[in-house]
Amino acid sequence: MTVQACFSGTQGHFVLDAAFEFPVRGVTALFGPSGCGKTTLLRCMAGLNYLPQGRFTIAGEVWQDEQVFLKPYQRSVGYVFQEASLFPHLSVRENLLYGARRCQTNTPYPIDFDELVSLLGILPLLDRSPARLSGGERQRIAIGRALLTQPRILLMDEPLSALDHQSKQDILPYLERLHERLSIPVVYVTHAIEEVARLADHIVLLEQGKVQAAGNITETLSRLDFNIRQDEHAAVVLPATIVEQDKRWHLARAKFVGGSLWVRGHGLQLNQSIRLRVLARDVSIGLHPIDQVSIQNRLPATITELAVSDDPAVMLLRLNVDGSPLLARLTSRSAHELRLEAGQRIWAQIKSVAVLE
Ligand SMILES: Nc1ncnc2c1ncn2[C@@H]1O[C@H](COP(=O)(O)OP(=O)(O)OP(=O)(O)O)[C@@H](O)[C@H]1O
Repeated sequence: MTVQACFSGTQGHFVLDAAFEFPVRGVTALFGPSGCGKTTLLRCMAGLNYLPQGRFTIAGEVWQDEQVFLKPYQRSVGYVFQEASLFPHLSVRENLLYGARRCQTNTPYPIDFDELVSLLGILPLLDRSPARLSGGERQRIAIGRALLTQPRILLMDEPLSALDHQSKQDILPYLERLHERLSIPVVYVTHAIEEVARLADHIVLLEQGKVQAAGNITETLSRLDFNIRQDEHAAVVLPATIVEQDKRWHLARAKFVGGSLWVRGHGLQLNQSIRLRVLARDVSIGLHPIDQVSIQNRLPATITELAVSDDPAVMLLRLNVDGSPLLARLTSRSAHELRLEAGQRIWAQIKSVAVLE
C-alpha cells in the first residue's frame, strides 16, 4: 500500500519533473534547498496547483490521473502551513472543533479529540484566544485542527520554520509522539536536516524540481553523494532500542540492526525506541581493534564505498556494520596511508553518538 506521486510540467520558468512513492504509514520528508519545488509538490498533492501531467493516488484511490482531477475541497487533506492561520475570534477549543466539523471521511482509525489534545499537550490552552499563544503553541493548535478533519493524508509545509530555535526544540517531542500514533501518511516539507533525522521514516531528496533519491531514511541519508555536500554535518540515522543499562556509569546500550552502541543513559528506559545520529566526523578507522584508547564504542565493519569531498584533503567512507550503514570522515592522507579500499574489513571507532528520542 503506497502513495504514488508523479507530477511534471512548468510553472513560469520552473520545471517540475518528479515521480516517487512512499508507504501509507509514517512520515515522508520532502527535503531540498530553497526553490527546489517542495511547496509546489505539496500544493499539487492538495489539488491547489494543477499540472496536467500528474498522477496522484493514495492506496489505490485516484485523486489525479489523465481522467480525474479532484478539486481541493474534494480531497481529504490536512494542510499545515509555515505560519498557523487560526481564527482570531474563536477560542482554541472552537478552532479545534472547527476542524472536527469539517470532518470529511469515515477513516478506519479516527483521531479522538481528547487523545489529540493530550498528545499535543494543549489541554491548558483550550479556553484561550489564539492572540494569547506563542508561535509554537499556535502551530500545535493548527496541527490539531488539521488532524481533527480526519484526513487521509497530512501535508505539512515547513511547520517549524517560523519558530525560533527554542520553540522548535519544544515542539519536536510533540511531533515525535504524534508520529507514533498516526496511521495516515504525513508529508513533511523541510530544509532542516535535524527535523528529517528526528521525524522522518522516508525521504525524498529534491533538487531543481527533480528527485535525486528517495527511500527509507537510514539507507537514503547514508548515501555518499548526498553526504559529500553535507560537509561537517554528514551523518547516519539508525533506529535503535535500549537493551541494557549501566546505572553506575550512567550509560545505556542501544541495539540497532547489526550492532550496539553505548550512549548516555540519562532519561532512557529499557526497551525504549530511539534514533541514533552518528556524525561522520566522530567515526575514525582502525585496521585492528585497539584496546587502550578512551573510545568505548568500536564496531567491526566493511568499507563499501569511498569518495573524495569537494575539499580534496577530506574523504568520506561508507561502512557496512552487519546490515547498517555508518559514515566515516577522514583525511585523504590517512586513507592513503592505511591503504583503505572498498571491501576491506576494518574497525570503526565511534567517539560520540547523539540520541534523538
Ligand atoms: N505559481 C508560480 N508561478 C511561477 N513560478 C512559480 C510559482 N510557484 C512557484 N514558482 C517557482 O517555482 C520554484 C519552486 O518553488 P517552491 O516554492 O515550490 O520551492 P521550495 O522548495 O518550496 O522553496 P522554499 O524552501 O524556499 O519554500 C521557484 O523557483 C518559484 O519561484
